[in-house]
Amino acid sequence: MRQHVNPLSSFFQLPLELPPPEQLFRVPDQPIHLDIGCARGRCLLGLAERDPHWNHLGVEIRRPLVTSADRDALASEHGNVRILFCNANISLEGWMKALKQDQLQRVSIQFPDPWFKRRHRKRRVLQPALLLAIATALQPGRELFLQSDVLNVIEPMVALTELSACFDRPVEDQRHWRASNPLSVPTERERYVLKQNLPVYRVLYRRNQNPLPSVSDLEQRWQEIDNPAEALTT
Ligand SMILES: C[S@@+](CC[C@H](N)C(=O)[O-])C[C@H]1O[C@@H](n2cnc3c(N)ncnc32)[C@H](O)[C@@H]1O
Repeated sequence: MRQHVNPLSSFFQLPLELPPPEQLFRVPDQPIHLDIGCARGRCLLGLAERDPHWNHLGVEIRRPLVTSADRDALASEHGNVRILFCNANISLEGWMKALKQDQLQRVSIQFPDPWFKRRHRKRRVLQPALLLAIATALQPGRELFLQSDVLNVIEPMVALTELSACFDRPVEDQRHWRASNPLSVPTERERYVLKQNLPVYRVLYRRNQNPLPSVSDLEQRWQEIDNPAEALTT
């Protein structure tokens, strides 16, 4: 099994300035789908072909994957997909802040790395600051899609998202776990898991109108939760 990259190591803590949409996409004003931790980017490359009226940005911390994924992205027919190297926890907030209002319309985090141990909590990709940066960039009604095959990974993500009170499940889909993927192209990990007949846990959220808590407030409440599965049932 591949080694995970430690996002807390000093190299990955250096902020990178990600290019604005004008430098990434042929038609920069189209709505953007951001996929965080996209690996080889096959899901985004497929979505870009199917949805030419969207722009698709993948970010990934493993540089060798980015090199080949972005080569394919640059060769894509519609000029509407790019894969960039960065630590999502360090370099995305500034990029999202600089976007035009309502330009970012969908964010996905799919099968993030399984950092199980509590002492590795800070290495997990969905941290309070990143969640709130996403919530700041998304207008009411816009989507956040989370999926994983590991309950111990998805439950803390769901617990954190619900603790923020910035997102609701769609009225028409209040199920705890969605049966299907709302995106029309599965990720590499998703294909692998489904082939083994293993379960996939999926949640679709929409940004609501609630004001954002402060990062420190959410951090503090998040630290107090020992068992995210319990937090979900209370
Ligand atoms: C298990 S893989 C899943 C890849 C893909 N989403 C899929 O479903 O096939 C998780 C990916 O997230 C990336 N990742 C983890 N932490 C990250 C971070 N802080 N910033 C960007 N990418 C990250 C990892 O390098 C890895 O490629």
